[in-house]
Amino acid sequence: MTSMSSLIVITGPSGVGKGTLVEKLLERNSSLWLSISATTRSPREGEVEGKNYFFLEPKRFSEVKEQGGFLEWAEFAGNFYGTPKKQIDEKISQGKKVLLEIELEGARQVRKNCDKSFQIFIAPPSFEELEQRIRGRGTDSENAIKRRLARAKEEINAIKEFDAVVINDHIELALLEIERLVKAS
Ligand SMILES: Nc1nc2c(ncn2[C@@H]2O[C@H](COP(=O)(O)OP(=O)(O)O)[C@@H](O)[C@H]2O)c(=O)[nH]1
Ligand SMILES: Nc1ncnc2c1ncn2[C@@H]1O[C@H](COP(=O)(O)OP(=O)(O)O)[C@@H](O)[C@H]1O
Repeated sequence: MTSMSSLIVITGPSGVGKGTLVEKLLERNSSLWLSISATTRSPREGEVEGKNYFFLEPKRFSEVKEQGGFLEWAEFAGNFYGTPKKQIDEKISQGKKVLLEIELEGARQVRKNCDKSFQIFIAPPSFEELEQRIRGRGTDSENAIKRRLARAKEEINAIKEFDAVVINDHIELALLEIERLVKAS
C-alpha cells in the first residue's frame, strides 16, 4: 500500500469547528497524532502552553524559522503560525497518522513540499452560521473577528484545491465522514 498518506491536513475558516472536531478525532482514534503548532498569538483564556500551541515571542519565532525549524509557516490575522518539524518524522515512523490543523497558505506549502498529504477542507453550513460560531465562541476581539471573517471568504474560494470537503453541520456526521476519509487516505 504505497499510496497511504501519513500527513492529514485539516483546513477551514476560523470558527468552523476545526479545533472541536480535531479534539474529538484524537479521543476516538489512537493512531492519530496532532502536531502542536507554534504561534506568536497571545494565549486565549484556558489555552495551555504545549497543548494548544507553543506560544513564542516574534523574535523566537523568526529564529526558529531562519533555522529551518518549520515544515511550513504563515501569517494569519496579524500573527505568525508554524508547524515544528521536530517529531513529525518520528511519529510517522512509529506508524502514526499526523494531523496538521493549519490555514490555507500552510496547506499549500505542505502540498508543494511534502511527498504526500491528504487535505481536508472543513466548510460551514453557511457564512451566517460561521459568523455566529465565531461570535458565540466569545474568545476574540471585534477586530480579530473581522479579520477572520474576511479571510474566511478567501479560504472558502480555495475549496476546490482540497482532496475532500466536509461540511460541519451535525458534528457527529462530520466526524464520521472525516474518519472514513482518513482511513481511506
Ligand atoms: N499555516 C499554519 N496555520 C496554522 C498553524 N497553526 C494554526 N494555524 C491556523 O491559524 C488560524 C488561526 O488559528 P487561531 O488563532 O487558533 O484561531 P481560530 O482558528 O479562530 O481558532 C487557523 O486557521 C489555524 O488552523 C500552523 O502551524 N501553520
Ligand atoms: N457542528 C457544530 N455545530 C454547532 N457549533 C459548533 C459545531 N462545531 C463547532 N461548533 C462551535 O463553534 C465554535 C467554533 O469552533 P472551534 O472548534 O473553536 O473552531 P475553529 O477551530 O475552526 O476556529 C465553538 O464554540 C464550537 O463549540
